[in-house]
Amino acid sequence: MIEVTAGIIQNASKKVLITRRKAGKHLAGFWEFPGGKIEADETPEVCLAREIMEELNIGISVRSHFMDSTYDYDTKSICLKGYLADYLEGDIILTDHDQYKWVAQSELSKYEFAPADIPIVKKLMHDLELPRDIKKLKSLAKELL
Ligand SMILES: Nc1nc2c([nH]c(=O)n2[C@H]2C[C@H](O)[C@@H](COP(=O)(O)OP(=O)(O)OP(=O)(O)O)O2)c(=O)[nH]1
Ligand SMILES: [Mg+2]
Repeated sequence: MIEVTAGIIQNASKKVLITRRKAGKHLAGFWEFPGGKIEADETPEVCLAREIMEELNIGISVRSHFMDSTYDYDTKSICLKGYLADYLEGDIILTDHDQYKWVAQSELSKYEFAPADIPIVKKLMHDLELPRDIKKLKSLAKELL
């Protein structure tokens, strides 16, 4: 099982950074949360900050673990470790990707993500709906009282 970190990186306006894997790479053309393989003796947090600087030239601050998603591809199994992070500094320079986008969390489902990312995208969209559900419950409770 290959352990891979993936950053759900948010900017000041709460948009999330997604990147498209370039031609020649495994899963070329699919969108992903940028990151990469964890090296020996490296924590996921250190790995993610290193990968994001190497691949995108930007500084981030890793906030917290979001969720893991395991997936068996034909040639390998990966454990994708999703972490929430904040964008800090730098202009994006692409090396492993041919496109990047800052998107609202509610728009994530419009993009074709790598299969291992789908559960993470689903959870992000679901979490977004929670506050609305709570509002609905509150107004229902008021009606009943
Ligand atoms: N970084 C990243 N990789 C993902 C995601 N979803 C997904 O299936 N993968 C797969 C693609 C690769 O087969 C595997 C490793 O990711 P990677 O290619 O970014 O690894 P890396 O940066 O260390 O790159 P390399 O040295 O292998 O070229 O994980 C994702 O959201 N982010
Ligand atoms: Mg990578």
